[in-house]
Amino acid sequence: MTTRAKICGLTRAEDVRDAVASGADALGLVFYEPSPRAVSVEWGAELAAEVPAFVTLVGLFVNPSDRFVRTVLDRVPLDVLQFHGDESPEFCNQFGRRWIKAIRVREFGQIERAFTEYRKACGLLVDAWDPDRYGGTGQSFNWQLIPEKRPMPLILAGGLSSDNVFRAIEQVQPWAVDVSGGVEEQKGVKDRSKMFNFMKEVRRVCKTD
Ligand SMILES: O=C(O)c1ccccc1N[C@@H]1O[C@H](COP(=O)(O)O)[C@@H](O)[C@H]1O
Repeated sequence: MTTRAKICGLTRAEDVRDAVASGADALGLVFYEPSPRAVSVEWGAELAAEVPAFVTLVGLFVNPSDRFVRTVLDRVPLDVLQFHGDESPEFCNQFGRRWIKAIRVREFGQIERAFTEYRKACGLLVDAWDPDRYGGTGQSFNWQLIPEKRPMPLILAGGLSSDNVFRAIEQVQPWAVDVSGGVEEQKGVKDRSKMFNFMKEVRRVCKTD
């Protein structure tokens, strides 16, 4: 089966173009001020203008106000919202837009519970737990915590790079993978060859299936 891939945390127009050229299915813009990858609403609109047809644009939020999400949606043509904080299902569901819920995994049973709680999501993203940060930590987690039975698409994130994504896909068999830090030369600045190598590895698994 083809595994989709999202490259997240893009902040420069050239990185958006390189991510598209690498074959990424989806691109992520971070609308979360404390992140080194955060973009303003205005800049997000500029970057969105670089995204061609059939590439999904995702907006990442962490505990935003509903007003902020609406402000972004007025200006930036996001296809999917990614909620990476402690948002309730009701909060995520109010924008008339498809959405992904991200959870930070640290114990057995957590993912199963999230499948039930966030059943209206179009995907569940599983990331590493960190006591101080909501995500984008570059850390991976114990993939054994991921159940085989999944009622919705599962997106694997957390510390992925071209070094481990082949193994990750083979072991977890996710619907999609999501990467940020593993394809950067420094925080917020993507590295063209790392993005290409990452996508090459993702496609390599698909060929061996
Ligand atoms: O990228 C960030 O700075 C960020 C901040 C807050 C929440 C999530 C964030 N990024 C997302 O985290 C995962 C894993 O990232 P990494 O590959 O381990 O660096 C991914 O979904 C990012 O989009």
